[in-house]
Amino acid sequence: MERIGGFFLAISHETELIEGLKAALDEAKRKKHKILFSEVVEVDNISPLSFYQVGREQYIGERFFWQDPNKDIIIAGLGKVEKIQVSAADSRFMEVEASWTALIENAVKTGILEKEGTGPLLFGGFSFDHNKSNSLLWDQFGDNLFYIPAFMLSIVKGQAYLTTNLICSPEDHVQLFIKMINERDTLLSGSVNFGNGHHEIIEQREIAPEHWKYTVANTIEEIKGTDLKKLVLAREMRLIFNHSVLSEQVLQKLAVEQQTSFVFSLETGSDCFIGASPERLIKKTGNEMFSTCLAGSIARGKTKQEDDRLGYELLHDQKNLVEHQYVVSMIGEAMKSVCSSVNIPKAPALMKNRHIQHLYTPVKGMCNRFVSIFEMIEKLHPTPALGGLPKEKAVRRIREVEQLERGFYSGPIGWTDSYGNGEFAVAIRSALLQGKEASLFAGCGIVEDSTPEGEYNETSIKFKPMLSALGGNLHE
Ligand SMILES: C=C(O[C@H]1C=CC=C(C(=O)O)[C@@H]1O)C(=O)O
Ligand SMILES: [Mg+2]
Repeated sequence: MERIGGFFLAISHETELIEGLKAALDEAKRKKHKILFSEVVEVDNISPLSFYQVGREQYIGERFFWQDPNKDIIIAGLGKVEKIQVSAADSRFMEVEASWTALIENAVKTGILEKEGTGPLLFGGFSFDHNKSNSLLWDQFGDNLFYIPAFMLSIVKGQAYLTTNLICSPEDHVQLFIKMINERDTLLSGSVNFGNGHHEIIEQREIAPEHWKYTVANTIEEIKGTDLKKLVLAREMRLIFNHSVLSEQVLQKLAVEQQTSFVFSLETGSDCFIGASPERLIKKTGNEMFSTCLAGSIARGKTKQEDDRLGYELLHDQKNLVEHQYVVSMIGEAMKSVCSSVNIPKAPALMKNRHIQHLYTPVKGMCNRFVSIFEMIEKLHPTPALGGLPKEKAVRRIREVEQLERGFYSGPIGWTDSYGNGEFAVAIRSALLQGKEASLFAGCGIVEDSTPEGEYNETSIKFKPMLSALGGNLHE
């Protein structure tokens, strides 16, 4: 057991906090609508995972976690002062942005300002395909789901910040402050206990692997005979446990084992979507933008020699190079449409993750005008690393032939702050946790030279990050 402590620093800012809150209440009364109030203070460095864990009792079902591979920004959010979930399916990216903009336009901010990843922040994601009818499996998520947390710990380049958010309505009173401080105090005096009651797997089952291979074989024929060039097909694995899985335990394992990936979780109700994705969709800081082309895969070797040989093989393999190049062309075009300069290396490099290596091309651009992160998501999603080529046809074929419900798997997941910075990853190497059950997802890019057996083996490797974090059998 460890005391979370260190937070009482925040209390010395109480006067400033009350002033800010009064300003927000006045504003709400004047404007006759709700106002978002947000305070940011520096705090002693503590572990965001401890913060997340301490919030279990009070905020389970309303927590999120984010860590980028560089550990430049780590965010843990607890509770929600506002949920954004829009119903206009075909314009969902722009609708989410509109709701977010309306909320932050009039926000009253106090304490530290303009710090990336702090203050009012929207965290959440979109499903892969808004046109696929939602199954029971994903009904808690819908086709988009975002939170503005009540309390948030951000570690930005090594410094910790605590953000406290509150929605003030015209009829609210400054008493609101007392409630908020009480909640924060309860939280900050909580004890960290990651729990010993570790879940164990009692059943591990691949869903319809033979049917999946059959679909891959048909898709290869379709690619050979039509204008379809590439199609990403996913499959599912189901796990059943003896106890409910605690998302903080899984996050902790992912953070240790998947150092080169984005580690994330998003809870809603009794469900948690969780994963460790090596693939960035888009990052925006100021007017710089970054995207990642990640497609083409091979196993890691057991020895350094074998690993180097496999890496060399991947870098020179025609099938994987073609699979990769489709992604580079598409992301390159999307970035060029809004950037004054775009930098794309001529040839892919290797990205080595714990269980797999990929062909990797980072893309960097300078925006030539104000472009929002949501506009970029709309342009990019789904890239041919998740959908296929041509884009619309690929999404339609996936909807028709894939047996599973992707839900948030392979969709954009991430955050944006009120200053226009943000980052979204593609939610692969992920699982949906539902009490004593979990659904894992893994897909791969089918091209003309694919084979059903080869792609089946590739997806088996892609299950490993989540399987390992959940204590599954890796068949090694
Ligand atoms: C769709 C997935 O991976 C994509 C990302 C990297 C490499 C891929 C590949 O080589 O097929 C996939 O396009 C997944 O992990 O579920
Ligand atoms: Mg592949």
